[in-house]
Amino acid sequence: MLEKRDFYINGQWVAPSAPNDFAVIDPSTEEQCAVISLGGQADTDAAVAAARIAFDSWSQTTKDERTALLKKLLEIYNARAEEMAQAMSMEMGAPIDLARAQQVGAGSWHLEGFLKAFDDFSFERDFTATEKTLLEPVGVCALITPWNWPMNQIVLKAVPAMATGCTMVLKPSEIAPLSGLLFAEFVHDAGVPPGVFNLVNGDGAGVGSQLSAHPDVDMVSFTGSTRAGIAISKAAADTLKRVSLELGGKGANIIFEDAHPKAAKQGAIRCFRNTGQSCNAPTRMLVHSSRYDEAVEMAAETANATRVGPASDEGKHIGPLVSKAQYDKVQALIETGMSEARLVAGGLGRPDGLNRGYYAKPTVFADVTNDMTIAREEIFGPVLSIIRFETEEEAIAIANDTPYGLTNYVQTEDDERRRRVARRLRSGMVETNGQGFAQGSPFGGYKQSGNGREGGAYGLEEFLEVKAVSGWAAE
Ligand SMILES: NC(=O)c1ccc[n+]([C@@H]2O[C@H](COP(=O)([O-])OP(=O)(O)OC[C@H]3O[C@@H](n4cnc5c(N)ncnc54)[C@H](O)[C@@H]3O)[C@@H](O)[C@H]2O)c1
Repeated sequence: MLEKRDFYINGQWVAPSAPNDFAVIDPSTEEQCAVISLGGQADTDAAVAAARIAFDSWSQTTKDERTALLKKLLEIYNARAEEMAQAMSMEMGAPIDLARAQQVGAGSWHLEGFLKAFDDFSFERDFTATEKTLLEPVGVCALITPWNWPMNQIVLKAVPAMATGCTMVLKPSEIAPLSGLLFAEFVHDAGVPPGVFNLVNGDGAGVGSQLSAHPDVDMVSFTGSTRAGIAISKAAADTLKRVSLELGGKGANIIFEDAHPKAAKQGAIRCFRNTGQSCNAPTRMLVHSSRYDEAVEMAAETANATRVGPASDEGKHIGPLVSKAQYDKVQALIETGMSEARLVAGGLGRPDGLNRGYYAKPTVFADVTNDMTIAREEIFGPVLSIIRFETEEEAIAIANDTPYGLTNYVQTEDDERRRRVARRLRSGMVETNGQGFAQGSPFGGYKQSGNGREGGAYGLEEFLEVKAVSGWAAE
């Protein structure tokens, strides 16, 4: 079992101020795989103080100096990719091939994307012939991240914070903390100066709340549930710190009559990816009545053909849910779904042959209406809800009838309709016809899916203040 009790503060691994062990559970086996510590106020204060002291000099470093360190970080990240894949696979149950290609891959993809955007980024812009606009680092940032795409989230925050000259305290999810600890080693080995990057493990009620309310923290960048996003915003209000939020979602995938023949299959696969534990999962499949029966059948077949198994197995199966709490929540929502809608695949309990580990059955509900609990709540498991529609207007109305607004999906061969519908969907992202987003594309939500944008140039701007200076040049 791994012993990872120390925190990374001011360039050193330090013991917590008071012992407070926390077990990390491997969701594939339900066995403890590591022990970490949950920090307290003294640890939070020490990390924030280190970041505050380091800010003076780090914020004055040049773009070239910071670029060189980030390139070094990318080199180390790539060289130690396998260790990172193993850590994430064990802590949150991503099957090892998915962990290598997508969980680790997302980190390097975003790091490269930031380096490209940073190359073109100007921190001093001419406003008029005599007036300059300066973009300056916001200060000490608290980075609070979830367990579902651990490295994706950490890179999307720590890298732009470093690039823009901010200093930071990262609090990774206590449920999946091993990848964050490894990332801290990479940052250290890249030669990032002491105090620029600090890591304190802890839970939401402890270190999470302490960082959110801390008078010496200038900004909180948070990814996680809408519930925690609201709590953080309230805790941050007394000090009026900037709060950037990436929260939950309940994405609609609109399949029109002229969609690709395999659109329902692709949609179901996408919903089940990462065991449904993605904020941008297309969990509501809206299908035109002319394709409805075929889509229900195809989605059910896809669910039945989706293999579920341990994260350490190679292959394209899906892994367990991350924790007992998540398993219980998903089971309860499947039970609710069975009382509301028509179950066409999956259902309660573990898949056959698996009696230990937090495995859920890939599940499909048909005849769902948008007022049902399973259409409104973010389930965060491999559960798909299929809703019938007749007209384009109706599809748009259903898609937008949710408190969330992260990613929606449109499937149609009609170019005009694709653009028209994309414009009317109230979400930060609209993916059409399975076309993936480009590197550095802005990631973020409308409504209760948050207010931040991550990745590329938009992601750099999140960490900057804007200063207007008159008389920069003589008239
Ligand atoms: N929009 C996005 O970019 C995005 C990406 C990934 C995950 N998510 C969302 O994350 C959620 C799943 O992650 P989770 O279960 O880890 O979420 P969570 O909100 O429970 O926890 C996320 C992080 O916040 C911390 N936290 C919890 N309560 C807190 C509080 N009151 N104050 C400060 N910190 C607190 C946790 O310790 C953890 O580090 C889902 O709702 C998912 O949609 C969103």
